[in-house]
Order: sequence, then C-alpha cells, then structure tokens
Amino acid sequence: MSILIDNVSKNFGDFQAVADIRLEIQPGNLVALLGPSGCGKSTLLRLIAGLELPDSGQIWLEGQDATRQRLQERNIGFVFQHYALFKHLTVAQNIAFGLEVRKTPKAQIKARVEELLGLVQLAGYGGRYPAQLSGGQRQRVALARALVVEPRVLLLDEPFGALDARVRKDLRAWLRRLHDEVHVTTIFVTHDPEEALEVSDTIVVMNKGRVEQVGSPVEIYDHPESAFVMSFLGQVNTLPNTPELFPQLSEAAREVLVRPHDLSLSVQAGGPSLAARVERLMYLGWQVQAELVLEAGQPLIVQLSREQADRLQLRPDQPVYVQVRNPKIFPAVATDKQLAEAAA
Ligand SMILES: Nc1ncnc2c1ncn2[C@@H]1O[C@H](COP(=O)(O)OP(=O)(O)OP(=O)(O)O)[C@@H](O)[C@H]1O
Repeated sequence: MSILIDNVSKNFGDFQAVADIRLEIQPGNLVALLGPSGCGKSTLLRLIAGLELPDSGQIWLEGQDATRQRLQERNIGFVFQHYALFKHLTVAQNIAFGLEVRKTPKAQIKARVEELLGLVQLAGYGGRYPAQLSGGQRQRVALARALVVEPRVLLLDEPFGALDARVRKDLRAWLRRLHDEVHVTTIFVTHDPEEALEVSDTIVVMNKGRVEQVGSPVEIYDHPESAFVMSFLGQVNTLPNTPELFPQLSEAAREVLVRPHDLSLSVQAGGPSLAARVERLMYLGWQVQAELVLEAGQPLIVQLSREQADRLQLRPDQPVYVQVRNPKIFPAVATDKQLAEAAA
C-alpha cells in the first residue's frame, strides 16, 4: 500500500515533535525511520497508525484520506519494542487472536496459524506459553500476530531494541528475508544506523521533528546531503579547511568531513597531504584504528586494514602523511549563538 504523509505536524504542548513532514512511501517498500532519540520517529509511526491525531496535514493510505480513521479501520499491523504478548495464552492462541476477534471459522484459523508459525520459523512451538520462549522468539510471535490478519502496512517500533546484540543481528537478517517473502509495506523505527543500512530499501533520516534526507542505504551513505546525516551514519573526521588540500574552498564558511576509511597514510611526504603524528594504535580484529594528531593539534581517526598497517610498520609517535579521499564539503553549521545573533 502506498502511504503519503502530507505536511503533517504534531505538537505536545509547546513542543513540536513532528514539524511539517512530507513523505511518500511506495507499496512493498521496507522503510527505516532513523534518527537520534527524541527526533519524532515514534510519533510519526503512531500518526501513521492512527494512535495519534495530527495537528495539521493529512495521512493518505492507498490514495484515501485516512487522517480521521481509527487504528482498527486502517488495517495496520503494529509491533512494539516490548513484546506485548498475552501471557496466559499459548503461542498459537496469541497468533490466532486477531482472527478470533473477526470470527473467522476455526479450521481457517488453524491453517493460518500453522502457516504463520512456519513463516516465523517457530513450527512446533504453538503449544508453548510466552514465558517459555526467548526474547527473539517472542518478537517473532509478535510479528506473526501482527501479520495474521494480512495487514496492508506493518509498523515496527524498535522491534529488536530490547534484545542483545547477537540476537538483534540474527533478527535483522530474518526480517529482511521475511519481507522478501511477504512484501507487505513495512516501516520500522530505529536509532541504529547499522540496522537501517542492513535491512531497509529506503532510509528516512530524521532530526528534530524534520526529515533530513530520504534515499537508499547507498545513496544516504555515499551522498549525505548534510553534515548531520553524514555524522549520524558513521564515524567522521572534521578536517582543517586548508588551501593546500582544498583550494576550491572559500574561506571558513565551509565544513570538510571525511570518513576514517577514506584516509590513507604514508610515511614519506609526497602529493597533497596533511602532516600528522601517530598517537595510538588499536587492533580491532581485521582492521586497525590509528588515532593521529595533526600539526595544529587536531585529532584524526584513520581506519586501515591489518595488511596496510603492517606494511607501514606504524608505531606511536611516528610522523605520517595523510591523504584524503572523498571529502564532503558542507556549509558550516551555524552555532546556536550565531543564530541568536542573526535573529537579534
Ligand atoms: N504523549 C506525549 N506527550 C508529550 N511529549 C511527547 C509525547 N510523546 C512524545 N513526546 C515528545 O516528543 C518528542 C519526540 O518523541 P518520539 O517518541 O517521537 O521520539 P523518538 O525519535 O521516537 O525517540 P526515541 O528513539 O527516544 O523513542 C520527544 O521529545 C518526546 O518527549
């Protein structure tokens, strides 16, 4: 189902949680709403579900204005961070719940529950109670319960947030495969960039109630439109705005950011480079993270493969030269003080 969020705003008292968002979601897409805590992701999801009413704007589901429809009328499946399974019902009864409410014939319910148990890889677990399952298994039951009624949209609010790192990673891969099988338009909230990059077709990066950028994982990672998006998606270094390296830049009104894996090192000067000194080396399995200090005292982080680091025979205090690939240049972010002065 296509979804159009048409200039939607939502305030809580004086606070604007969602600020005039316009966003179109294509049918069958798996979309991540990604952003820092408090940026309005859950509020936007709840607005789509019909759990909150917008102060202004409309929500269109499949070309129909659904703004005033209640959750039950929207045919949406919702899964929260904390699995809200019924403790006194078995797994099968939990999954069947939505169909029981709709008075679906018993035989049909039984067949559908079996189908869903297979889909979430819990065949044979129908007779267990939630307390007899692991956290990851409970979240899969919650997904089966949401899917049983064939919703047109699946909304997931940090569905794996309460689970440990390893289980999260398994469930991400599982969600991707599940989506490839059922193709239901799915929107999930996460504050974890790695999760968004790994699972989704489209990432919507949010900041302070607004959408910063929408694009595929590759577009967002390779072509961030703002310093915020670039910094939120992974580690970055801020480079000095030096004319030798960046002759095209005018004065100080620019910010130059670069990812640690887009810096390379040599032990001899040559070509455009920045002089630095190795401060610390950290061996992180297959890669090495080198912490450097530039001549002006600014810190810089460089990621190298083990092989590169061994070839350079790096050691603390060694002078090195840094070459820069793929620098991203953004207008300098005005500080709050500068904004206040401009407004005065
Ligand atoms: N019912 C409410 N009443 C008052 N303020 C609210 C309410 N719901 C959310 N907010 C505020 O709106 C802002 C956005 O909240 P929201 O839960 O959408 O953020 P989020 O991006 O999902 O954050 P998190 O990742 O921490 O859950 C927050 O500052 C929050 O305190």
